[in-house]
Amino acid sequence: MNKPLTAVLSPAELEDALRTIGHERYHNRHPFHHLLHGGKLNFGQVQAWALNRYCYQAAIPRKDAALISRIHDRELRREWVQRILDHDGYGDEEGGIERWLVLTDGLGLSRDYVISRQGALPATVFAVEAYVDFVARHPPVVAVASCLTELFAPAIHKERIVGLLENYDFIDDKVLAYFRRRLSQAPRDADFALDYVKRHATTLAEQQGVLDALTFKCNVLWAQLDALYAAYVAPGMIPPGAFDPSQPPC
Ligand SMILES: O=C(O)c1cc(C(=O)O)c2c(n1)C(=O)C(=O)c1cc(C(=O)O)[nH]c1-2
Repeated sequence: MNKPLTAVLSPAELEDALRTIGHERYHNRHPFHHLLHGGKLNFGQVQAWALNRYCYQAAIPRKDAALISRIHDRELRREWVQRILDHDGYGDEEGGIERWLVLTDGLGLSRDYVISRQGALPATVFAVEAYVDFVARHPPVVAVASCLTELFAPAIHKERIVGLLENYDFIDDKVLAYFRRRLSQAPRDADFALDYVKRHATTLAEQQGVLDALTFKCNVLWAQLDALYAAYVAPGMIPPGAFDPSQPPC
């Protein structure tokens, strides 16, 4: 975790400290992402990434619902509920989870198999459920801060769109709709959350809590990629029951 704070930070100093954590720990630095974006993975490895990442997508609206259940401020709930709608969809808006399934469809994975999470790595499930649990157990300002990894997401989404399109003949623009949509949603969400955290984390304990929340969240993302790397790159240790590209279930 982070070094203990010794004095209360100004809002600008708090933002700097948060950005430093992201700079040092965000998963854009992970070797698995370098392989993915650089075109160094094969079809089965990209399938494994999309299949496991579905678990993260599916957990996001659940963690946002958990957060909303802790919020007494009606204005904040009104703002936050948009995130659930963005992922689950509403009316004619299909939502982010559906757009993610368009990606896994394009990679030849059956929807039932993806949604069942049966082929997910154990560590993926542990990591994403730890995120839901973290948000359910911490005070709202700390829970809000855990989404601040999104400050750094637009850059990685842009890199991913370009990298996947350029490097893999099995990827086309249609299956990347998820990331294109996030290019406008993530900055809106991250700016709101950053402003909220800067205004509401005013004590030493609250500021320590939000810094630790961002570190925790970077670890949630990093651990998922460590697990993918160990199972599908090296040493290639696929856990029992997890998706095996050499024996596709569908
Ligand atoms: O592709 C990525 O690297 C990435 C990272 C993150 C993130 O930083 O947590 C999110 C997303 N994508 C994303 O698409 C998304 O909807 C999202 C929601 C959240 C959150 O914590 O509420 N993070 C992320």
